[in-house]
Order: sequence, then structure tokens, then C-alpha cells
Amino acid sequence: MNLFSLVGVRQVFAGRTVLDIDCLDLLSGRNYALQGPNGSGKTTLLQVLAFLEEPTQGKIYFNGEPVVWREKKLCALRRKVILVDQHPIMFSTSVRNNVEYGLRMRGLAARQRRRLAEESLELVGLKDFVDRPAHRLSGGETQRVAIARALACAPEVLLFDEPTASVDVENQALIERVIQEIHRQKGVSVIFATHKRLEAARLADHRIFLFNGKLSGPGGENMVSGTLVSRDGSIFFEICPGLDIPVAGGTPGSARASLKAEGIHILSGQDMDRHQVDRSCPATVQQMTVEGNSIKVLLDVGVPLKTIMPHERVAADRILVGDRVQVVIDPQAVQIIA
Ligand SMILES: Nc1ncnc2c1ncn2[C@@H]1O[C@H](COP(=O)(O)OP(=O)(O)OP(=O)(O)O)[C@@H](O)[C@H]1O
Repeated sequence: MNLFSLVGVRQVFAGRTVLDIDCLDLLSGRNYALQGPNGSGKTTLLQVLAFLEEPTQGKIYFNGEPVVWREKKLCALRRKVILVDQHPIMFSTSVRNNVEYGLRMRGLAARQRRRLAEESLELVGLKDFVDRPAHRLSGGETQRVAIARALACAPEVLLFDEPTASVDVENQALIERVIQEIHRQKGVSVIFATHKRLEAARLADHRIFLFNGKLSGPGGENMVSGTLVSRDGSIFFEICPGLDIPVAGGTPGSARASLKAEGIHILSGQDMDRHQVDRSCPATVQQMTVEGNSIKVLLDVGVPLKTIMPHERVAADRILVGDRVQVVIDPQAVQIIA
């Protein structure tokens, strides 16, 4: 079942198109990571999905029904889909009152509000914070209270805008665990924007990439920043020191590129001829996930890169998480995009 379907959705601010999506289907019960560079339209898309901003053009379907952008209809939808902001605003009152806010708006009785608020605060590990002043909390605690506030309302979909962007490592781990529990145990559909590629790989079962407001296809799965350098009359895309790939052309300087997952290869024993080894770079296998008939392998080559391998290859080469491997990137897999 499609949770959201977007058709021809454009958002234009001051004459500038910042979101331009021809077609996007998001399925119910999934955990999607929304990725893309600064200004690529992630927040704009989340605002549209949360029914907070009407797009300039296009149609959105929620659970198969076209969205009608009228306040009365939107109120009901906003109870089902809740966006947890990057910098949540807390009312200058207790944590309990903040978490109960949505429940009070829905007319729930005091005892029920109290139970739901305590349950959701327990889930984010802040049950002992109920009587604390909410506006005095740290960034990480504020983010966790905001998650509890959203959860208390039992939404069908939770949207997060960079939930761990401004929190310490301890809170990041806690928030990631909570997002996983919300999705796996409570069955809530989750869509979260993140700049952290490893976080997206850890949490999401699907990833959506935005670039200049447009969806970038599956080939854009590896979006990498690097430098175009000129050497011996050729141009190379340098991803990190010691790892550069010849490209067709371009002006030396900072660049971004998309690297097709299918064009990134882990060398096996029999591939190891001199030519291959010379072109290869070392990598560590970080994570492996089953994807249909293939295995998606997350490699650390200095930056995270995804590749796709058939099951049989992974089994034959006995590739395991933590292994050090040699990786070759096809020049054809690299597309300079900015
Ligand atoms: N209300 C607005 N009025 C005018 N321009 C806007 C408005 N909201 C967003 N923009 C512009 O739209 C573009 C996309 O912004 P958006 O915040 O969606 O990007 P983002 O991918 O979330 O970025 P970041 O990763 O930095 O948070 C930016 O160029 C931004 O300046």
C-alpha cells in the first residue's frame, strides 16, 4: 500500500523551484532516509509530507486519497503524520505538560494523558524528567522530549528533520535506538532527513536522494564530495587522499559526483592481476544487507561507499563485516554533477 504518492510536485519560493518531483511513491511500514546536500530540498519535502506547506504545483495522495489543502481536512491528516523538527520548540513549562500538549488538544482525559506521556517518556529514556522545566533541557534531551511528544499522539507516520544533527554521541545512539524501536516495535512508518551517511545506512531500509530539489536515481546512491585535479594532461576525481579516478573532463577544484554502486567492485583472489591491483584501494567492509537477490555492501574507503554484489560472489569470496578488501571503481561509474 502506498503511504504517500507524489505526482508532479513542485515547490517554488520567490520564483525559484526548490522541489521538483515528477513521481515518488513511499510505502507504508518502511523506514526511509532522506539524503542530499545542504539546500537540496529535504526540509521542504518533509514540510509537504507533514501537510504543513502546500506545494505550488502537483498532487499528493495519502493512503490512496488525494490531499485536500483545506484547514479542516488537514487537521485530521496532521494527527496521522507528525514532523519532529530539527530544533524543536518547548513551551516554558514542565516536560510533562509539553508531552501532554497534543493529547490535551485531542481532548483526552487527564489520567489517560498522564499514562501516555509517561509511557512515551520512558521509551526515550526520560521518565525521570517529567517535572523538569522543558526549556532548560540540553539539545539532545529536547530532541528526545520532542520525540516523546510526537509519539504520545500515536501517529501513523513520524517524520524527523535531522534528528541527531545537534546532539552528542550518547544522545545520537539513544535517538537512533528510539527511531528503530518506533519503526520495528510500534510499526510506525518513518522518514528521516540526515546528512550522516552511516546513520542512513544503519537505520533505513530505503534511501531517497535529493539533489537541487530533484530525486536522484539509484545510480546516485553514492553521492561523494571530492576534488577534480589535473595530472599529466588528464583530469582525475579525487575522493580522498590516495583514491582518484580518471574522468572525462572538468575544471579543477571542488566537485560532487555520483558513483554507481554497480561500478564499485571488491577484488577477489583471481582478479588480482597487476593492473587491477594498481588501480585498487583498500577498504573495510562496514555492513552487509540483503537486497533481493543481491547483497548491498557498505565499504569504508575513507568515505562510505555502497556496492551491490550477487549472493554467490559474497559466499565464494567469504566476505565478512570487518574484512579488509581491495576495491576498484570503474571510471564509467563516476558522474560529475557539480
Ligand atoms: N520559506 C522559504 N522561502 C524561500 N526560500 C526557501 C524557503 N524555505 C526553503 N527555502 C530554500 O529552499 C531551498 C531548499 O531548502 P531546504 O531547507 O528544504 O533544504 P535542505 O535540504 O533541508 O537543507 P539543509 O540540509 O541545509 O537543512 C534552499 O535554497 C532554501 O534557501
